[in-house]
Amino acid sequence: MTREQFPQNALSPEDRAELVAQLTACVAPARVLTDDDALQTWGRDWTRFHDPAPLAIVFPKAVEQVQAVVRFAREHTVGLVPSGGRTGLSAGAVAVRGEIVVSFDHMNTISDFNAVDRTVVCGPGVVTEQLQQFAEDQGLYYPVDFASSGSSHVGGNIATNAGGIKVIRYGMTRDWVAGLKVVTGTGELLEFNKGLLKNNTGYDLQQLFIGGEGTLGFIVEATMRLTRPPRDLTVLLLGVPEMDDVMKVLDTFQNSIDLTAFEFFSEKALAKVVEHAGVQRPFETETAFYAMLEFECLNESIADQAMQLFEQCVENGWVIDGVMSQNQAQLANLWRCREDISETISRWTPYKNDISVVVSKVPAFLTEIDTVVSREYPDFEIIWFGHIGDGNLHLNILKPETLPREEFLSRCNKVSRWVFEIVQQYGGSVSAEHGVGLLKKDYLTYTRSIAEIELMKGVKKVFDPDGVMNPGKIFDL
Ligand SMILES: O=C(O)CC[C@@H](O)C(=O)O
Ligand SMILES: [Zn+2]
Repeated sequence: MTREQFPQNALSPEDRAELVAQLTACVAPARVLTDDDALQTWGRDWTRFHDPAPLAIVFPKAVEQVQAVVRFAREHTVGLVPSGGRTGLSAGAVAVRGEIVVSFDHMNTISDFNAVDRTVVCGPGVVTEQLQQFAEDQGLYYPVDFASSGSSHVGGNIATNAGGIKVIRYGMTRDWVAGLKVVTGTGELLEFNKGLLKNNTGYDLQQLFIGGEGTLGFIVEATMRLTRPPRDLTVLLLGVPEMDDVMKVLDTFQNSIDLTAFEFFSEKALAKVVEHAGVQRPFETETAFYAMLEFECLNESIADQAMQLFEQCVENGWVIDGVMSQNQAQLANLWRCREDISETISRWTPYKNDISVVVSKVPAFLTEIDTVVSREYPDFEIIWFGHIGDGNLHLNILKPETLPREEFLSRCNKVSRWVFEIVQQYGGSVSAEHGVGLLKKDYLTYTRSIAEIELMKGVKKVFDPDGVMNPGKIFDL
């Protein structure tokens, strides 16, 4: 038995009860739950390939309580799993072996807005939409956005460096973090960067915690940047018969107009949201793929330019139909075609790949991967969509209803190796924005070298010498 294995689920019921009683006393007055419903709810994220088995769920309200939980975990050799909005897709917030789940649901206040610096301080449990709304109320904008922004937490977004649909213009969550307070695996509270725009004073430790998946420490406060809101956002949705041509459309528009989004999805993806989410088909013509662009339509001349570019794409045979939003309601409806895909297909327990390459390599990369998956999964439905303007593709394989979960998973895992060999050849990433968690850790070497992984393990030991912080995520020690 190694320290990393944290065998709390092997304890006798009496010993578990005793441990929970000690935990409750230690974190008081924070709430502690151990009923089965709570363990199942807070013990997992949106992934469905692991059975949650946490010891207990703790709801700290203050930094000192988070520190108390960490000290308790060290003393009793229990793992800790951080839990935000639980919308993760790589099992980064799943507790599978008797860990204590630390839920940030009660640390959700927004404070200290500074209009000059355009910064605001958030508890880790602030919901993304709450921050977006706060920014809007101040006449500003928080630009990191995705379908799960109504549930996901700022702390989780930072811990996974969440991306979403506006990365092409605004970057990832990392770009919006001005300062962080974290509790490390020793229980120490560290404060990074303090909102500074310029701070060249050695290693930028804050960056290690952004995308660190809670393996070095837990985020207990974040200072977030805001910006000016975009004006007159307009969406153009285009029917593109050939995948290769999607990138030609991107080139054509990007050279003339600053885009706030460039997304794509397949007809199979659209058909699902039309049938199951009640989304209206954008136009009659069905094409194998759709490109979705968004831009600020600040004046008539930008609108005219967009129309000219659209016609140019039609003349070149890349696009055969399209629609441009004329108002906010149409904009929102068109976005649903893209944003509703992930939730709609979740009923088929999809096996997810979230892969990326540099934008110039997307067409060749996509063709190679599609050849492999079409050959290997003749009996499975394959759904393509994603942030193609960032080189980030979401490849979802849907589980046939009657196929047992384990069998489906093992077939997908086998094919994943071939997919990831292609990712490696192209110098791509096996997880562009969803993180590694439990789901992708066996594939880390396709993107990160052995030397890098060893260095990451070394960094983990510095901040979390006993390995209590989100054990078994990203890599095993
Ligand atoms: O479900 C997926 O594979 C992707 C989810 C999310 O990253 C999206 O882009 O909609
Ligand atoms: Zn995505």
